[in-house]
Amino acid sequence: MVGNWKLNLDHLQAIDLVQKLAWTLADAKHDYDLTEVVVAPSFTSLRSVQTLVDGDKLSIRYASQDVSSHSSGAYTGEVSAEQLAKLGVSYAIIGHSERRQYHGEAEELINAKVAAALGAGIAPIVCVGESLEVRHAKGHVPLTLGHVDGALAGLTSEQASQVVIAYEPVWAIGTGEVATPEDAQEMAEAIRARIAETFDSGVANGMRILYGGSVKADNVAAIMAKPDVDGALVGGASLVLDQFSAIARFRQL
Ligand SMILES: O=C[C@H](O)COP(=O)(O)O
Repeated sequence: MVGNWKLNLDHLQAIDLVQKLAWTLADAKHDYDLTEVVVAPSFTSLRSVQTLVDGDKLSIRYASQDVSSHSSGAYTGEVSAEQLAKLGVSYAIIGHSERRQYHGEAEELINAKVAAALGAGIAPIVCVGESLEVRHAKGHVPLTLGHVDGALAGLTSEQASQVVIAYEPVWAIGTGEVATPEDAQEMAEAIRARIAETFDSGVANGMRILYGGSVKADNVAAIMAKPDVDGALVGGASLVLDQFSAIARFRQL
């Protein structure tokens, strides 16, 4: 279960939320081996979150919301995978629809970011999914699979087995519109089949495929009941302690 905080919370608010999340999950005797819990704060909060997680030996993991495709050099404003790995970052969200929409990110760059993350030992969480227009035109399957092909181009099976894919239909992000569990299953199944075709069934079966788009405590269990959906990438609800801790404990809901 990944909480993408997007552009919210300063570093003090970030450590407050992680601390409270850890306490709440400890009270509930959360089994982190069964359900991994990841938060993705702003870059400015990662060092503070690292200090808290290390100091208190928390099992919560943390992700960056983006990563540079470059390792070092004259790239003002960029943050490299190596710098993130030094901060104990486990995952990097790559190719989120908001980066595609507002920063013009497309397949070639996304593919380079995936390679950069893997090179530093960070697991990419690759976001794929269609707009409402594409969904209405029934082009969602080829478009989403095109995102998958583009992001994973040139990877070995071993590298691909480190990747997490998040299916996020753009029309369901922050809108309150949730794709039905059947919509999520349809795409997760299609993504897994494409991975089996491109790599092999071992990679496909082991791959974690998340659904994202208006996931809340009251709809997470139905989505997670689908066989090909392994987790959720949660935006708005991940900023609300009661919501995200309940989502992490979806098995008990
Ligand atoms: O990364 C998270 C997604 O964009 C979903 O956001 P949301 O849960 O606010 O719809």
